Amino acid sequence: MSTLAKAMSKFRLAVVQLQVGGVKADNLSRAKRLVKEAAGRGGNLVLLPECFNSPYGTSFFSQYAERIPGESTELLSEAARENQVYLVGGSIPEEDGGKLYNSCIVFGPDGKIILKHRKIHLFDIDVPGKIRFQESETLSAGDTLSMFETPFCKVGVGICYDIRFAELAQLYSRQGCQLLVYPGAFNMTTGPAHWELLQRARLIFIGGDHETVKTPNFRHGYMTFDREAVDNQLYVATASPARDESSSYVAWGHSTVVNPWGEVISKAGTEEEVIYADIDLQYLADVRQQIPITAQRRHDLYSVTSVQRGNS
Ligand SMILES: O=C(O)CCC(=O)C(=O)O
Repeated sequence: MSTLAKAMSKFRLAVVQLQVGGVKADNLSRAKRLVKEAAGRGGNLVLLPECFNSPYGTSFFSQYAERIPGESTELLSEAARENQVYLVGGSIPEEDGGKLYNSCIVFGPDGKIILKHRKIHLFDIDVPGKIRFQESETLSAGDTLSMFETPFCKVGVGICYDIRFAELAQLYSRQGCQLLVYPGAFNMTTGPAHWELLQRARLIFIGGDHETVKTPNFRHGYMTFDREAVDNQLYVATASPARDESSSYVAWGHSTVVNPWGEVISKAGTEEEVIYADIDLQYLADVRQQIPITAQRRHDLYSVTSVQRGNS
């Protein structure tokens, strides 16, 4: 392995557990300050939480929504450029064509937008006596999977509820992602029950094989993935807002990073803080070699397919 490749096989992920309040300007300036702090402590890739510029709730989305580019993405672009980091900008309510989306924008170290992921699974749940939330009352769902390349590894992006859908992580894995990032905002009911569990579960996806899988893409018909990559175990990171007991939606907090062995390697408490994790791609390769499920898959017995919609 060349020195450069070796150097690239490790990088530092910084997860910002931001205190999000009702004043957008405060959320933005706090986010900018913490991205700087994260970079100053060696973060190469920085992750912000879901809805980092706005309180989380259907009654807030239209009030805080922005077009892209807009105030929040301009600020994130600057923060990425000034600090020379890859910045996964949590998510913001986005307005486009009369519709609202929950969108995550990713910036390169030059400040340019390299990706926009619109949450593809809207958070519509009803747990009697505990929590009812219907994002679809105000938001529309995105229709694309979202991955981006860095000099370190390929990264797959989902937003919060997206983490519950194993198929998404599976497809990311098949496309060669070694890190999955989920800006999120679980709550006081589903947080303790499922937040860490889902994150740890996401890394045991069955990865590359030698078939072709087609997945719906409402904008472009559907995407065809060539499953060349032999990826299984992954690093998975989640970023939550800090807990605020006085807000209408109380976030669980506990932003977390899990390694490919299923161990939690970094975890926040409930307050605002930045947590760090050193991502070691050699370790990831070792785990994949030790438990070689990719090569052991029984293609003769099962395969994963997706429902096809749109044009072929
Ligand atoms: O899946 C959950 O329990 C929480 C999801 C959520 O809060 C969200 O999608 O914003």
